[in-house]
Parts: sequence; structure tokens; C-alpha cells
Amino acid sequence: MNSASAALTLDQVSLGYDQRLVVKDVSMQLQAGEIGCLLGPSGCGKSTLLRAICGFEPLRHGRIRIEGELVSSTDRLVQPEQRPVVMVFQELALFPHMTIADNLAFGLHHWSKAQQQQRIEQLLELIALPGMAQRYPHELSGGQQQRVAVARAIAPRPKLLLLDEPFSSLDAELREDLAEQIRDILIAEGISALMVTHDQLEAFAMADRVAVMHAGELQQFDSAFNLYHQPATRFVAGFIGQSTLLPATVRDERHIDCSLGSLVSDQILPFAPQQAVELMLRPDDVLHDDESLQRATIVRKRFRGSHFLYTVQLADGQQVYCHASSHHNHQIGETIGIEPHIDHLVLFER
Ligand SMILES: Nc1ncnc2c1ncn2[C@@H]1O[C@H](COP(=O)(O)OP(=O)(O)OP(=O)(O)O)[C@@H](O)[C@H]1O
Repeated sequence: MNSASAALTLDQVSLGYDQRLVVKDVSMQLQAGEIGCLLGPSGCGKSTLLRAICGFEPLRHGRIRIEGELVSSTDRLVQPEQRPVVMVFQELALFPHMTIADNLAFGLHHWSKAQQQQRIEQLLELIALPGMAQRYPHELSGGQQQRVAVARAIAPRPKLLLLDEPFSSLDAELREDLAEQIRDILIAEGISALMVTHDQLEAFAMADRVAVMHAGELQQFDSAFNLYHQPATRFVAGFIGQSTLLPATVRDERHIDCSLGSLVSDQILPFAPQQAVELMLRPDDVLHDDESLQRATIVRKRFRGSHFLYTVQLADGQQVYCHASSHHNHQIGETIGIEPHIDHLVLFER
């Protein structure tokens, strides 16, 4: 895709503080209308990168383009207010002494009164708070206030919305719901967005694609499904969901041998025969099946409501996760039947 039709293009972006680089050689592109998330552990550089896109941090290397226009490079820094972006911060940004309508109208001062009125009504409808125009922020719940904050940010129809942990003050249950609601609002308005979060479920609920960062580097920018089932690096495999790594040996271009037996790949393997590798297994790659002849012993169990997450020991002592329906309540030490169900082999060099 060329950068003229992309909402945001990061091209080998590096930046940092003093002598230290905290964002290293990041390249990615957000398509028009796309919603992306920057996800990673604390201190990995997510907020720094978002601040650079907004225009608050100069670059040490690389280029940032918004809708094709060069806004940051080593010798160019378009000021934040001159960029077609709006940022929503962690802490609530509503003006407490102003009504919801006045909050929403804040960025619309150059619009006519009639246009403002129409846009406010449209936004209140969109965030499912019709009739709330004359209320004050403290008369709304935390989730409602955050919806108003997002509506205020998108009121002037920016090209790109940047959100820095906008739901972190809300409880986990509400965060996922709100992420879905905000996603619907952005899609309805056709606004591209990039959100920083360290909460996977929030990222999955909100984004078309999630950029996983680690120590300043972009590890993978992909759909949640692909991050889970086809992680590009060991870090992504460990950070997204749960996984175990099982030693394995490549037999030929389609087969590997490991403690679960001989497994077939759906693709030609990029390894030579006899190469020592590690097979990544998700809990749902190994299912509990009473009928299976393959047996393993439960060494740990976690009840997850809808299912059990067992850790089972295979005949040769290797341990893997095993997913079982919550109706199958077995005890630690019990030997159960297991069945590998692996659509796609994820292998890392050992
Ligand atoms: N103004 C600053 N001056 C110096 N160092 C900074 C500054 N802001 C951030 N850092 C450092 O840069 C690194 C990246 O910080 P950043 O806030 O971008 O990470 P993050 O991934 O957003 O983390 P979190 O999820 O905790 O907010 C950290 O080591 C942090 O201590």
C-alpha cells in the first residue's frame, strides 16, 4: 500500500530521551478507516510512540506521515495543533463546569450555531446518550463520561484519533464493553484510530490489527487471531494468551517429531531435516478427550469458569497446557486422555 492512501505511515521510526532510544526502527501502516492498537508491557515505548505521532516528541530517525503528508522527520516537526489528529488521554479530559453539550461544542467554535447544534445531537445519538445535552459530567457514570470524551475528540472530524489508555480508570468488565462501543462509533464516523493499551482483551475488542511492542521494537502488527495462532516471535507467543514450548525435531518438509508424536504441517516447513526446533502450543491445541489412547497426568489445574486449564505431564516428562470443558473436573495426579488439535505448526529455532 502506498503512503498517500494510508491514514498513518511510520517508516523506520526511532526516538528516545537523552542518550536512550525507547522506540527502535518501527515501521507500520494504518489504513484509512482502520483501528489499530499498540499493545505491550509497561515501559516498552507505546506512549512515547503515540506522543511522537501527535507531534510532542522529535524523531531521531525515520519519518511519520499522516494521510501522505510528512509531519515528522529528523528535520521536520509539524506542531500538534497543525496536525489532523486528536488525542484522548488516560485521565478524563471533560470540563467539569461545562454541560455535555458545551463540552462537545468545544472544538467546534468555528462552526455556525446551527451546525454545532446538529453535530451535538448527532454525537449524543451516536454515543447512546440522547437527551443528556444539559447534564454535567459528574452526573454521568465513568463509562458514559469516557464516551463523551471520545465524542468530543471526534466532533470536528479529525483524520486520526489517538487514544492513550483511555479506559484504564474503569473496571475490566466495563473496559471491554466500552472498547466495543467506541469501535462502533469510530466505524460509524469512518475515523482511523490508534490506541495504546496494555490490556489484551481491550485491544482485541477495539482493534482491526494489534501492534505488539517489546523493548521499543515492533514485534508483529496483525489481527488478534494471527497473533494468537501464528505469533511471529517467541515474545508474541508468550505475551499473547498462554503457550508452552515443546522441544521437537524436523523429520522432513512436512513432519516434526515431539513428545506428542509425529505431527503434520499444513505448509512446507522452512527448516532442514534433523533441525532441532521448539513447537509452540496453545492450551486449545491439546484437548482433553476421554476416548483418546494418548495419556497424560494432571500436575496443575485452574478453573476458568467456561473451561479448565490443566497442565499435564506427558510420558517423557514434558509438560503442556490442556484445555477441557468445565464439565470435566479431574483431580491433580489423575491420568486423562489427550488429543492434539493443531491446525498450524508454529516452530521456533532451538
Ligand atoms: N519524559 C521522559 N523522560 C525520560 N524517559 C522517559 C520519559 N517518558 C518515558 N520515559 C521512559 O521511556 C520508556 C518508555 O516509556 P513509555 O511511557 O513510552 O512506555 P509505555 O509502553 O507507554 O509504558 P506504560 O504502559 O507503563 O505507560 C520507559 O523506560 C520510560 O521510563
